[in-house]
Amino acid sequence: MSIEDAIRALPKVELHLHIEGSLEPELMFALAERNQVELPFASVEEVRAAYDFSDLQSFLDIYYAGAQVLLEEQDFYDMTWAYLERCRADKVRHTEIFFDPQTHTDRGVPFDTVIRGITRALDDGREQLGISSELILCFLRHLSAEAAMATLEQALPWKERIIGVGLDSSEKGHPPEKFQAVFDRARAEGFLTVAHAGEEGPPEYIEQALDLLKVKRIDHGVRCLEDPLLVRRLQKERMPLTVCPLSNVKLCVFDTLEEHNLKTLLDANLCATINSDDPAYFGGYIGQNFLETAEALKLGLDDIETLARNAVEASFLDDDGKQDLMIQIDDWAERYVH
Ligand SMILES: Nc1ncnc2[nH]cnc12
Ligand SMILES: [Zn+2]
Repeated sequence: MSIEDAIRALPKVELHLHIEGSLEPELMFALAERNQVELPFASVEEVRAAYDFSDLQSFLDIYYAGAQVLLEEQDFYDMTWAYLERCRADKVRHTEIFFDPQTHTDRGVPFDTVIRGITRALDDGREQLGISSELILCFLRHLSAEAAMATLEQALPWKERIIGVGLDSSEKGHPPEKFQAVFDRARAEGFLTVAHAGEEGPPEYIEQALDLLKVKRIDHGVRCLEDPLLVRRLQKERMPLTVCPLSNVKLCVFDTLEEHNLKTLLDANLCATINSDDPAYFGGYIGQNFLETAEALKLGLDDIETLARNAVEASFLDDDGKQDLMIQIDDWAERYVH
């Protein structure tokens, strides 16, 4: 049995997925037509050709443009359902999904429209596909802290459906400290916290996310290796890193997948996980991220098992949910590893 077979069969948990980043060009065009929205591209091929990014910002510009086709509750449903079908194909058992309400509310789409569409699909995914899920609201860090606070207020009636808040968009120049008060309030309201840090930004942003935002996970975090003291802290605290290898190469954080530091993170005993980030834009869902990374970094089955167990440990599942998944991984390991 090959490592490819083992990866395909692996029960997976995804912890870093922007639902707007799962919008495939085909669905983008279908929604543009349905909603009479004009896209700056003539065809699906032209869209794909534009996915040639030089850094995070060059991606975000196109990503926000693509999101403009999302107007009605059904649009958010269709996008989320399409992602869940990819999850089924990739044997994702549990997923914790980011959504960016400000990308939509700033265009006049009501917060409730966004979350109703997404949660209805997640409910159907649980019932019809057996995929459990959680929702994490991300604040756009290039916008003001006041705007983030207003978004948090809008989310309060939906508290039971949103497990946590996060921080995404343009990292450099927008340090976590900018959002300390918002995150204080979010935690007081019972939300867990995560933040993108150390993707393009420096290790100090990871420290700020830990110290000021009290995050439970660091999204990306790959630049932590530049600071040995920080690495020791992340090891000691078993702080999860939701790493996104294909994303990092597409956004030029690493020149090639062979140069990615995921294997170094694993060998340092850090709680690293593999995720897809924005799979419609970066060339692959979680399964493809595992397959390509395993090949490029010559990961062994022991590494794959560690990555799978790290993701369960890092998830926001309760103890029973975690135990259930660990048993599924035990069964997988018995067949493919031991
Ligand atoms: N990789 C990423 N980094 C920051 N913000 C994002 N929004 C969507 N994907 C992102
Ligand atoms: Zn991300």
